[in-house]
Amino acid sequence: MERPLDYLNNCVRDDRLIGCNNCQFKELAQELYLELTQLLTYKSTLKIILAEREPERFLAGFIAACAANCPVFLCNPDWGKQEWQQVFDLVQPDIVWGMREEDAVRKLESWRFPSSPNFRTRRGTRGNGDTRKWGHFHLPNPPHPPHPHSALSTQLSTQHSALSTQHSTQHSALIMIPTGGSSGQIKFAMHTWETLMASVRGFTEYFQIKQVNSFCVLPLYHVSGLMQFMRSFATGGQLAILPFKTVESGQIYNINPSEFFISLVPTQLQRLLQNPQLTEWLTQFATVLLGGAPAWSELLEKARFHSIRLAPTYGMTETASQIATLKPDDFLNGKINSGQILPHAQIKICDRQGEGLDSNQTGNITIETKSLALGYYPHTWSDRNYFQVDDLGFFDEQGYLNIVGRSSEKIITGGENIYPAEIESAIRETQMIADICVIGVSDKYWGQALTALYVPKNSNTSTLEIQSVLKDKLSKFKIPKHWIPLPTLPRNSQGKINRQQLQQIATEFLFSTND
Ligand SMILES: O=C(O)CCC(=O)c1ccccc1C(=O)O
Repeated sequence: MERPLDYLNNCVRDDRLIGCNNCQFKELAQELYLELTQLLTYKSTLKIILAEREPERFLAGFIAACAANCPVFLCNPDWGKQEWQQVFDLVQPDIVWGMREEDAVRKLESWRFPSSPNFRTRRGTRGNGDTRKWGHFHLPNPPHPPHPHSALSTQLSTQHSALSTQHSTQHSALIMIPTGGSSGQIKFAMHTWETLMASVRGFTEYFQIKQVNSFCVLPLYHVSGLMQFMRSFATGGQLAILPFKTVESGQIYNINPSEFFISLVPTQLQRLLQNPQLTEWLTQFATVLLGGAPAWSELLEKARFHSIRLAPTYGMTETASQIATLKPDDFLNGKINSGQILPHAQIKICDRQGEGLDSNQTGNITIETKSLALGYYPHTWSDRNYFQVDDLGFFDEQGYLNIVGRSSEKIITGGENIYPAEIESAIRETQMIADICVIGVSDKYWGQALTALYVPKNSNTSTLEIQSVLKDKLSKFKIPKHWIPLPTLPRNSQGKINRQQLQQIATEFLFSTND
């Protein structure tokens, strides 16, 4: 039983979504599904933008779209004007779920949606006509007028009884997951129900569990949040959903954390570890998955000190989340790396010529996985057997994956290769900064000059002090030449840093101070 609506119809337990109205979720999913099948009689495909804030509406829309085989684009309701414009231009949706009709119309008109200057919105086909409540609209009008109401309702009721027998064919609905927001350009990795399910199966086999209960504090439109839903939904487990801010304020559900997984990005873990009660709460979880951005050793050591059952992961939107994970027992026993490869994936480490490397030799990471996306919308990759990523890493003798850094972030200074992660980690360990990013700025003498952009912990911390602490830890050429204090560093909601923006800030700063 691997089809979206089957799961929904056959789910006997009504407490699967904690903090959500389960009945409303089911009803809404079926209602939206019927609405889609109805509209599909007028148009062969319907592209759906899903930007719902409420988890049950988001998930209902997601399931309905998958069940009706409609391409669905997961979107962040908080994107700014530039991002929305880019997304509307790329997608040219038929349906938008989650934006209030008036807002969407106002936004689109004011941005002069180029592909459809005269577009109009239309009320949905819900019987009560109350689309604002559901926040959805269709564009443009279907080519034929809708059936008279009586005919429509008979058709709906026949379809309703056939819900679980319909769509016995393989599900190929495209699920578009956004990625790459940190440098401005949004891309959608094209997944299918099958690629996401391959990731779920890899996960359950790796952790040797039948049911996955997840506590989700990450956005559902992001792969890290969506996959928590998929793992729970597909295995009949429970899913608790709460915004991270609510958890941080100490309002948490009364669940038994020892039966749950929770996924966090490093900045979230850092914040929870600043609060003794929440740290204690976190120690009770069966597994705390950590991913989304590189973690630093000080943070990992702090988590280990508090006996948090951490599982650092390696994966990306394109692979439908983690493909390598360090198990909590290994983590607590002192290992710091990305662990073993999940059974649905394989990783090869190659040199620049593409030759495979032995253990302990660092090279480029190539991924082969059943959970690989088909491409970036609207293009498919010609060869899905290999996915070359920007990361460099090696396997140790035990076959555990170690990520060294990003190939494109490599800095060459005075002929030496440096990866920012190592320097950033050493600077964090001084405990004199609140945040740090190291980049290379072009320099006549060094080729690239190592530059630290940092948020001071105290206003009286001097960079000389930091540098003198670093002298005992790093070789001279690894100590940044330039130090630029900033009030905050540009990070996205996943904690990923916008290096491009920092590059610009650094260039302007160094130029203006004539350093
Ligand atoms: O960086 C990405 O895009 C994927 C990150 C991700 O999925 C994730 C993020 C935090 C915790 C767990 C996971 C995971 O792989 O399940």
